[in-house]
Amino acid sequence: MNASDEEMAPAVRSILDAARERPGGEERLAVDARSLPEAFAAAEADGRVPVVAEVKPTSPTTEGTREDDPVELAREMVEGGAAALSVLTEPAHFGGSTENLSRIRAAVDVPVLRKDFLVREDQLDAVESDVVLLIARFVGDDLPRLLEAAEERGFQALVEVHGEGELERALDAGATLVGVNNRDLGKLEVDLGTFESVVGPNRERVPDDVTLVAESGITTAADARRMRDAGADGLLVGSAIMADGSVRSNTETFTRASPEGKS
Ligand SMILES: O=P(O)(O)OC[C@@H](O)[C@@H](O)c1c[nH]c2ccccc12
Repeated sequence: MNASDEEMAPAVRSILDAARERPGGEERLAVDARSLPEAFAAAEADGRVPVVAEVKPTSPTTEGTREDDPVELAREMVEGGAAALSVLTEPAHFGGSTENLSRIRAAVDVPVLRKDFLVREDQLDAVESDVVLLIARFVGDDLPRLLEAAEERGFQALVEVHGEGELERALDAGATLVGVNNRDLGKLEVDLGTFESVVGPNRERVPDDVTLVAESGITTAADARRMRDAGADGLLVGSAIMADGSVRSNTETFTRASPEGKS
């Protein structure tokens, strides 16, 4: 399925190998999902930048592990104005778990994205969430089938893309939530110009009812404004929120990143 495996950073290849081995769920799930677009609209109406704050204890590109109780971190993110949460469930490389996700989803009322590397339909059934992630590069030609399988179960699916070709494939498959990852999974390098260059020339092609999320590498309020100016409906922020200090005030840096000139 993946002719491009050899172009990936070793860490990413190891993540993908582990993902292919990961078991699925026993039974087909039927979820009653909280709407991500509605949560974004509610944040906007309240004067907040729509932010998906990510509970990511560690990652291949961060040093150390944040040991705090994930449920406590999640609550602080919501207090900081996060419109939604993203929770890593990948155990080996990100310190996540499906239990973390279930506990967090029970403790908050915002939509929760399951951040994992799903490659097979039965893996959708491992745990309930509101949104699942489908990474265009990893699922390849299975994207339309997995998108349909996710929606049949009641999930919303965030389709992650990194280039114009993948954006086109996501839209052709009928994705209504599209994330543009500023981190190149080949090299693990971040470039905020990615969102601009993928979305910019294609603004006309993206239907109004598609929600665009800028993912990765957003570390300052200025970065947040830059992504909003480039057309991001929402921002997915992990490391900068999980960094040292108060997760609540780290989250506020982004939810309060109003356009220049306004307070
Ligand atoms: O920590 P950052 O740079 O703010 O990035 C968050 C998020 O975009 C990143 O964790 C991510 C984007 N796509 C993924 C796929 C799997 C795991 C993690 C990710």
